[in-house]
Amino acid sequence: MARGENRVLKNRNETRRDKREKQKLNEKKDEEVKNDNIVKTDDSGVGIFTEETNKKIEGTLSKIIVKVGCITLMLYVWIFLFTKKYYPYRVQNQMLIDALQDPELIRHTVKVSYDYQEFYNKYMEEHNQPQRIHLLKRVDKDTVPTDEEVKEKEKEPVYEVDEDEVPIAKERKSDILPEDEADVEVVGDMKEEIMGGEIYTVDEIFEKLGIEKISDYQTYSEYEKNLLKEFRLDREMPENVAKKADYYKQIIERGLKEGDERFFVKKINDKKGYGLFAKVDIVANEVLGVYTGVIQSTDSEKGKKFEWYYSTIPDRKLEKMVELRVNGKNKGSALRFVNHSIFYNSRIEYVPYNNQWYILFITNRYINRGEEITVDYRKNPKRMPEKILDKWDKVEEEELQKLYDEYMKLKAQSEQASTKEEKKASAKEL
Ligand SMILES: C[S@@+](CC[C@H](N)C(=O)[O-])C[C@H]1O[C@@H](n2cnc3c(N)ncnc32)[C@H](O)[C@@H]1O
Repeated sequence: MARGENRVLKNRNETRRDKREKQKLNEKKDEEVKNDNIVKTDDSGVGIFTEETNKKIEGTLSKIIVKVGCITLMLYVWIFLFTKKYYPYRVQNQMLIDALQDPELIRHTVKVSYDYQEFYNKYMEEHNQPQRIHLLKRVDKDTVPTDEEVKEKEKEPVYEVDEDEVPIAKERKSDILPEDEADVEVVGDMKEEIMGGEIYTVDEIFEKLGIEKISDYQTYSEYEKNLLKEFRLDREMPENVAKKADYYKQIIERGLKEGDERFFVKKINDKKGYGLFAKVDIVANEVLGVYTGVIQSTDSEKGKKFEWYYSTIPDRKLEKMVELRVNGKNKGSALRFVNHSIFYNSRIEYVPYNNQWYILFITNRYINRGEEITVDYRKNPKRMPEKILDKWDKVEEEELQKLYDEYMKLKAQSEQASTKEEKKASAKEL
């Protein structure tokens, strides 16, 4: 028994010792933790943190800084894009809308068209040609409204125009009221009425021929891209070109952004191929669009069919000047269908914008719906060899001569018929 009691006492003593040791160990650990986490005081009495706490705080601080940095950067990019890219479009579009409402500009446009009509008809008369332009049937240059009248008109709803109002070209589909729609969608009627033959909308013909519609120039390869990068247009720009750039800037942007419903494409004949025609009446000095395509350095002997001269720029690698052209054959705009004519009604202007040349097609006179849009390829000497142009002009002159002969024949027939009837009538009277 005594032996058993002793063992129990010994065990109890052991567990007590264990407990005390454990307690001591715990107290020691607590002390260590306190030392780590609680502010220590240095000699000067100023509170400092331990290294570990400092690290934790630094970590959270850098996270906050990174987040704030990212947000500021995103905000900056957004503000930059908005102010530099999107906002100017809005302002420029508004400027254009204002310009179209500007009575001075309208008066000028009407006058130019009217003068051109007089000049053209007189020229045709002098050369015994049957063609006449009957522009602006509803407008007389002397009856263009005065500023006061225009101001009065502005108070009225914009689309309630009467017959005598100055014709402002309706360019964007969104601007056309449903009741005017029938008047604008004329392709169907024209098929029988005026033109005959194959007629397509620009989208249809692009799909049929597998042409990609592009609203901006594309460079053919990295090589050309790099050439262009080095070349700054504004270094070379004379004052008059700079003024032109300023004037057309807004129109370039509008032209590139909006879908254009002013044209249709028609097959003329196998030799000439397709041509671009006006689907609506278009006023004089109106921008028809930009000749877009792929910019490439070209072998000047080949492939000029769909190319317009772009620029001649120095190539440091080749140590010579290289000629660049815009090729609209497989990628381009509706203007790739514009043919050459001696009686051209539009012109081409090279306008610098965004360090690129924009080849703008602009009307020279009022163009009636159904008329083919043509330019003078001769005005751009690098466009086509003179020999080919001479041949085309000869064909056109012959066609005109045929038309003129037919016209004279018909005229003679009707005159004969009327003299016969007159004779009959006078015989009856007798
Ligand atoms: C820019 S494309 C005009 C669209 C072209 N007619 C078509 O079918 O796609 C220029 C080419 O049209 C033809 N072309 C343009 N004007 C012409 C004319 N007056 N007489 C004959 N062919 C002409 C020539 O083949 C020329 O290379």
